Amino acid sequence: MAEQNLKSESVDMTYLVVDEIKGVRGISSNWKSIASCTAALLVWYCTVLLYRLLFHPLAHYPGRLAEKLSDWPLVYYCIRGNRHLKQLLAHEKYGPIVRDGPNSLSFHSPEALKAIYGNNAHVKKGDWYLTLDISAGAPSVQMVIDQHQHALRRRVMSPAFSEKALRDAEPLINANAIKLCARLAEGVGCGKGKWGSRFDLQQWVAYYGYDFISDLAFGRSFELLDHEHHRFVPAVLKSASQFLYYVGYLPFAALVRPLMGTFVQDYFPGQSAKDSLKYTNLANNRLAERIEREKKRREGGGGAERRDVFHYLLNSKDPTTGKEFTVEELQADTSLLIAAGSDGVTLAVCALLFYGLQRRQVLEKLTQEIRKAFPSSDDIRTPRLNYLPYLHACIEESLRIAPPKPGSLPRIVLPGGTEIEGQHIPAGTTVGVSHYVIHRNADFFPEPNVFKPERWIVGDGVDAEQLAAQRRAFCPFGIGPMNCIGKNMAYLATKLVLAHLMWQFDFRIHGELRGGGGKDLEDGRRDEKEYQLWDWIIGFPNGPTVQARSRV
Ligand code: HEM
Repeated sequence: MAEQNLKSESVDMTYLVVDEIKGVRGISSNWKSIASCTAALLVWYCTVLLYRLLFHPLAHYPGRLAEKLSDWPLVYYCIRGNRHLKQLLAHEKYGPIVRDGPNSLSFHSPEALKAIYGNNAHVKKGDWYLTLDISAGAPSVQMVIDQHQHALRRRVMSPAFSEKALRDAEPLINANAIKLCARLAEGVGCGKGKWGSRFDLQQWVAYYGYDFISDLAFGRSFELLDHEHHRFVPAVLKSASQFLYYVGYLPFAALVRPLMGTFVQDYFPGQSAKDSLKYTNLANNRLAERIEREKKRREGGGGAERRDVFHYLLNSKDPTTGKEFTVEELQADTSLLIAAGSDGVTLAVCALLFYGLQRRQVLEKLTQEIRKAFPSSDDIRTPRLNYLPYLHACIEESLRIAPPKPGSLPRIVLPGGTEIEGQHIPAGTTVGVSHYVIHRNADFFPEPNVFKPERWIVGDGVDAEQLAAQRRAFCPFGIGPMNCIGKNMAYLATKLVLAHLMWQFDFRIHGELRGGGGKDLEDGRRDEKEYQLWDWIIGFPNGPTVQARSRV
C-alpha cells in the first residue's frame, strides 16, 4: 500500500515537473516572440533612419541631425515654445534652405514666401490645420484645406471685414480702448499727474484685446476690463494654443484628431487639454446667447440692430451660390476670431512699448505725433488716425520684430513638385517660412535685432527701393489667398488703443521692465533688451511691467 502511494506520488511529481517545464518553455517562447518583434522593429526603424539620412530626396539639404531623422524634435519645440528660435539659429548656421524635419524644408527669403504662400503657389495647407478644430462640429475657415472650398468660405465671410464693417466696428473698438484707459487710471492708481503703481501692461492690454474682439464676435464682450471673474480667459486660450500647437505635429496626429473636442480630451495629459475644452464651451455659450438675441430682435422683441462682425457673418450670403453660414460654421469661426484677433493686437502694442521705453526718443516722438493730431481724446478716430506716419511705422516695426505668428505656417507641395529658390522641391514635402526668421533676415532688415521705426519711412537713410524690398520680406499677416482676413481690423484696434494710451498717459520703466531675455536662458533668449516670445501658434510674451501717469 505504502509502495502504491509512493508510486502515485512520484507520478504526480513527474506531471508537475513536466507542467512546469512546459510553462517555462511557454514563457520563454513568449519572450522569444517579443524579442524577435522588438528586433524586427529595431531593424525597420534603423532602416527608416538610414533612409532618411542618406537616401531621402531631401537628404542633401543641411540641418540638425535630430530633425533630419525624426519629427519629435519639432513636437518638443512646440511644447517648449521655442520653435521660432530653433528655426532662426538653424538658418544662421545652415543658410537659406534648412531641412527642419525628415520631410520638411524651411526658407527665409521673399522669393520663397511668394512661392509657398502667394496666389499661384503649388501647395496646400498641411494636415496640422485639421487639429485646430477646437469647436468640433465644422471646420473654421482657417482649417479648410481645399483651396476652392476655402475661397468660397472666405467670400461669405468677407462682408464682415469690408470697409463698411470696419467703419461700423470703430465705435465699438474705441469704446473698449477708452474703457482700458479709465480702468488703468482707477485700477493701478495712475491718476492725474501721479505715477501709479507698477503694473503688467501685457495683462491689461490683453483684457482690452479679448473685450474688443468678443464684443465684435458675440455682441457682448467677455468683460475682462470690468470683472475679475472672467479674467481666466487669456490663460485658457494660451494653454489651449500650446496644446493645439504640438498635437497637430504629433507623428500619430491622425489617430488623435477624431478625439479632439470630445469628452476624451478631458483625459489627455495636462491641464492644457482640459482648458482647451473649457474655452470651447465658453465661446459656444456666448454664441448661443448671441443667436438667441438676434432671433428675438428679428421677431420684433429686441433692441436696435448691432452692426458687429457677428451681424455681418449672420447675414452673409455668397452672391453666386447663395450659401450662408451654418450654426456650426459660425461656432467655429467666432472661436477662431477670438483666438486670432485678441493676442496679436496685444503683442503689437506691448512689443512697441517694451522697445519704446528703452529708446525714449521713439516713445517721445510717437507721443508728440499723437497729442498733436488729436487736441482731445474724443477726437481720436479715423481717417486722421490712418495718416500718422510715425504711429504706422512704429506698429510695422513692432510686428516685424515680434510677429504674432512667429513660426512657419505649414504647406505641402502638390503632385508634380514645385520650384522654390531655383530648387525643384518634390511633391509631398512640407515647406514653410517662419515670420520670425524672415523678419530677421539682415539682407532686408539691416541690424535686425534693433527696433527702428525709421526703417519704414523713406528719407533718413532709407530709399524707396530699399523700402519696397523690405516690404516683400514683411509678412506678419501672411500673404496670398489664405492670409489674415482681419488685417485692417487689427491695424484699427492697435492704432485706436495706442492713440488713447499715448494721448492720456506718460509711461516709464520703474524697477524691472520684464519681458526681455536673460543670461541664464537658452540660446536665442540671452539678450535682455530683446522682447521674448513663446511660440504656441501665437507668440506669447511676459511683460513689460511699467508705470504710468495720467495727464487728464
Ligand atoms: C496683429 C494682429 C494679427 C496678426 C499678426 C494676424 C495674423 C494672421 C495670420 C498670419 C494668419 C494666417 C494664419 C494661417 O494661415 O495659419 C491669420 C489668419 C486669420 N486672421 Fe489674423 N492676425 C491678426 C489679427 C486678426 C484680427 C483682429 C482678426 C479678426 C478680427 C483676425 C482674423 C483672422 C482670420 C479669420 C484668419 C483666418 C483666415 C483664413 O484662413 O482665410 N486676425 N491672421
